[in-house]
Amino acid sequence: MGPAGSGKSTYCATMMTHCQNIGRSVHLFNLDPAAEKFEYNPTIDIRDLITLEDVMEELQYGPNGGLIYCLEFLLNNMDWLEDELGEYEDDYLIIDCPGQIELYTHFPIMRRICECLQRMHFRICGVYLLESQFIQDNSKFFAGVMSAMSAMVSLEIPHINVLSKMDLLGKFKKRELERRAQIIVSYTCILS
Ligand SMILES: Nc1nc2c(ncn2[C@@H]2O[C@H](COP(=O)(O)OP(=O)(O)OP(=O)(O)O)[C@@H](O)[C@H]2O)c(=O)[nH]1
Repeated sequence: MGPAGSGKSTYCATMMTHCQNIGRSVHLFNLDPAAEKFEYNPTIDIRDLITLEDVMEELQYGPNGGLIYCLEFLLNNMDWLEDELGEYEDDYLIIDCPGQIELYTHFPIMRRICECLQRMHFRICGVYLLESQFIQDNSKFFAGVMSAMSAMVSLEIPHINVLSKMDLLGKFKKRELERRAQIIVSYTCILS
């Protein structure tokens, strides 16, 4: 999870490579009906069920309303997902989620998808990506921390925050960020 462009697909691809290197049986599940390309082809893909492009064209929805429609459509067709997941119930799944933050913080959609997966006996862990460059600015730092916490509280699953794009920071900025990261950890611990 994480805002648009925070590095979710890159993180998923890196984790796929890592898991394959250490011999884990792992698959990519694309949950973004608007996704265009992937480094690894997804084994399970919501676009096989519904695409944002079709919804926008046929129902005249905008991109945000269209995305909500697609995920609600998935929730109403969970037997499709159950069939798709059937073969992989003993494997690791990495789920690449859409970047619209309101899906985690405002609407119960992602929570309901998590609950469905839990009913299928999957054990879920949320990974929330925050772009390290964004949180150097005070207001963006608090906005990022709050959105990560909001996702954690609303999904009620084990939650890990990851700062992405650290390679773009210089030495001084990295040190400053470490100090701020401590604050994120403290807030997260207080709330959990
Ligand atoms: N330098 C650097 N660039 C990165 C890193 N992770 C991702 N990027 C770049 O950031 C851009 C966005 O990365 P994505 O992985 O597509 O981000 P995303 O969160 O999946 O984006 P959406 O699907 O649009 O929400 C791409 O150009 C990546 O190459 C990183 O760790 N370092």
